[in-house]
Amino acid sequence: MVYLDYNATTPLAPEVIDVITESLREAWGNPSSSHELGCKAKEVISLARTQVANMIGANISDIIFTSGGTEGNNWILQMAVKYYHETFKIECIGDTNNKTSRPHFITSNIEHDSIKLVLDHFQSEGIADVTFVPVRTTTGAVDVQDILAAIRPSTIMITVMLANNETGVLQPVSDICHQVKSLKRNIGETKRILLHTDAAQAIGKVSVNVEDLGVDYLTVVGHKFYAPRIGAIFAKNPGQTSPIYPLLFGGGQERNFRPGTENTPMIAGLGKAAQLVFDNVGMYHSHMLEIRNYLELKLIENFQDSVCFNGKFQCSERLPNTCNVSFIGSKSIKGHEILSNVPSLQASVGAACHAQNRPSSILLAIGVPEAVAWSALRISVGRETRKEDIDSVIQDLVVFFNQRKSLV
Ligand SMILES: O=C(O)CC[SeH]
Repeated sequence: MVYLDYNATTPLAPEVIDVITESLREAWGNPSSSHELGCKAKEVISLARTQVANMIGANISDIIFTSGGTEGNNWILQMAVKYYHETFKIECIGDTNNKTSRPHFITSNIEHDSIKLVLDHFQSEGIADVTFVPVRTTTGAVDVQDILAAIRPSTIMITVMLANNETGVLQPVSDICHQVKSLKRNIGETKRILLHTDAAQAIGKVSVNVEDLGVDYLTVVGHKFYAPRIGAIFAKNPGQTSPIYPLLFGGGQERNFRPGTENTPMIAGLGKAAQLVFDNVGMYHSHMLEIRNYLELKLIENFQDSVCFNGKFQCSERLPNTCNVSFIGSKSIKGHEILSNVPSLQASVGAACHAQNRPSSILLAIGVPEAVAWSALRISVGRETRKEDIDSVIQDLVVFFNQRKSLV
């Protein structure tokens, strides 16, 4: 069996397991307790916060631990709604349907569901207006000018993922942020447009630096970079530069921003994984790029024009580990049928959290024809993937398709 679904989730790095185990044994005290065991737990958390901050070029105080990406994304979007109502009072005299009484969000049409469905909910509940800017089918990415053109007087947040989980295409988040920050806002318009990116798929594969990006918020998702299933948000100078409003209320942990007795061992694991990324992301990038490119070379060598790659654009950058490929040579073969018949290939047809028996909405969004999207596989390699693994999978795919040909 060859695991090639690292965009869905990654195993814990051995060093991460060791740190978690040690923390379970030695740092089980309540971090809020003032005795030795509590202090030990607090130290572990403090180190992890530093490691996560260093990984993304943030200040230690900008990092707030969460349960994962979904919580982080939901929280950040909710904060923008609250910030709007706290700071942008519109006199809607008598007209309760006045659009400017609601905040406006701008995002792409290829976001993860923990962004998309929250904004859908805001829209259907009348909480906010949303513009889903379609990505360009020539790049697989949103165009900065299209994002800027969608800005309204009531725009309160722009959120665009840093890299797409199915195509791997990197999005122009830095350009968006720097251009938005240079805009002059007028009277009757929101004074500030908050900027967020979901960095789930990018961290650990490419270099991620919050200052280079220019974001106010960023979502960190541990289980995409060999950490446990826990996460964090970056909020720039929370409560001062970036608004921060708690979603939860309780015992005061995380400076009251995100209360709840801390999950010390998982936080320790997140920190260690962040340290590994900080130390090695260049090496990880090079290795995954070599293996992914080898995979695509072997697919072409063995299947020629019976395969086509989705999300591979001359003018767009892709994550180094992601390959989205459609098998167009065989009549009406579906991606999930390939996976069912080639059990050695542990990959997916798209996001793990999406149904696997339908064409990917992401591929359709970037202009892939439905028939081609039906036969797509999302293959994502990892730090340990070797060329021998690729050779083994290619061989199994060749056997499957040869057998299928003989049956037709
Ligand atoms: O499989 C993916 O792309 C994300 C699942 Se959270």
